[in-house]
Amino acid sequence: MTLKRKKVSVIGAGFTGATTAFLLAQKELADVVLVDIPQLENPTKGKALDMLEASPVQGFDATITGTSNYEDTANSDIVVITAGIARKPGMSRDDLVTTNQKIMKSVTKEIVKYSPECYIIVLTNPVDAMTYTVFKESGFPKNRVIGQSGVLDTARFRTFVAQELNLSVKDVTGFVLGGHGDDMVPLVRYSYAGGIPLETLLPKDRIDAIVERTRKGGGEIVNLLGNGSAYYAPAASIVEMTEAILKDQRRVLPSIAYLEGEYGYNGIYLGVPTILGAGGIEQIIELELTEDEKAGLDKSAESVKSVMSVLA
Ligand SMILES: NC(=O)C1=CN([C@@H]2O[C@H](COP(=O)(O)OP(=O)(O)OC[C@H]3O[C@@H](n4cnc5c(N)ncnc54)[C@H](O)[C@@H]3O)[C@@H](O)[C@H]2O)C=CC1
Ligand SMILES: O=C([O-])CC(=O)C(=O)O
Repeated sequence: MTLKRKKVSVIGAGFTGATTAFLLAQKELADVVLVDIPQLENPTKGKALDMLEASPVQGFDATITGTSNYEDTANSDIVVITAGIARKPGMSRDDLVTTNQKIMKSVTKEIVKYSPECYIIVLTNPVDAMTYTVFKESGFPKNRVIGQSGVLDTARFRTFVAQELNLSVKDVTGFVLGGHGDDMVPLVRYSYAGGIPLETLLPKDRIDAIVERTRKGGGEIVNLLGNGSAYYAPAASIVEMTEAILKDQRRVLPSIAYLEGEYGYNGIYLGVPTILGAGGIEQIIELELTEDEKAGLDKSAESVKSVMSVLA
């Protein structure tokens, strides 16, 4: 019997792509192929080789290949898209739409050509609209085209709650829904520390401050970095989603999913709770929302639709 290792290709070898590749290999989740544009082929090969040379020290068995040739991505189980431009201070994620849509279209063609059966996870911003673009361009079924925002946004929320309560992050859960913008909807009612509802542990003004900081979490890092956006927590979030699919874990994680009637929306990609397993998005979970929560989600969905309206 020959057991074959899984293969994950990461398109875009910048900050998020390289960090994702390294984490995937360190966790021995798959052999990794890191792809960037031909002009950056040598630096991409160099990053991949550098990571590979960490493997004896860290003790992981996984190959990491740098390339600009999509033939090397053939038969990937999962392809992660991080290619494109990132924002700088003073910009919104939506300012990236025109440039990144073109990049999504071109990379998706190559992905589909060489890995027609793969699952695609999109990170590139504005991620809700970019996931929609990849879905349309790929012609893949909706369960195989997934966007990442909610795992990251929820991780930020959990970090801030754990800091505030001086508790382990492991015991703090939460759920951030909606588009990956300042209108995202952290669902406080579904947030717990050690199973205890957050609303009984913190006063409303502290919770409100955490919700606001979560909404602006990406911008906080952009302003601190000065010349790019977050990559450690985004990469960790991609890896959690990838692992759920590769290991058929059926994790309950927020994903950007294509909605056909769920939560009252049709024909858009939006962050919602999902079950992630070997079938990609195996189910969308419809939570009961209060009027206020639904109004928040409606506002967020409107923001996503307005970005989608400029898609070519
Ligand atoms: N959804 C989310 O939660 C998050 C999304 N992002 C987004 O991810 C994207 C990437 O961010 P970073 O890695 O920090 O940017 P980066 O600038 O460090 O890397 C982007 C890479 O994409 C490459 N690229 C550009 N066009 C390409 C093409 N046609 N084919 C292959 N590679 C191509 C560039 O050469 C560059 O190496 C940005 O759009 C950013 O806004 C970043 C963090 C979180
Ligand atoms: O803020 C950005 O531009 C990058 C991103 O999506 C995040 O870190 O949440």
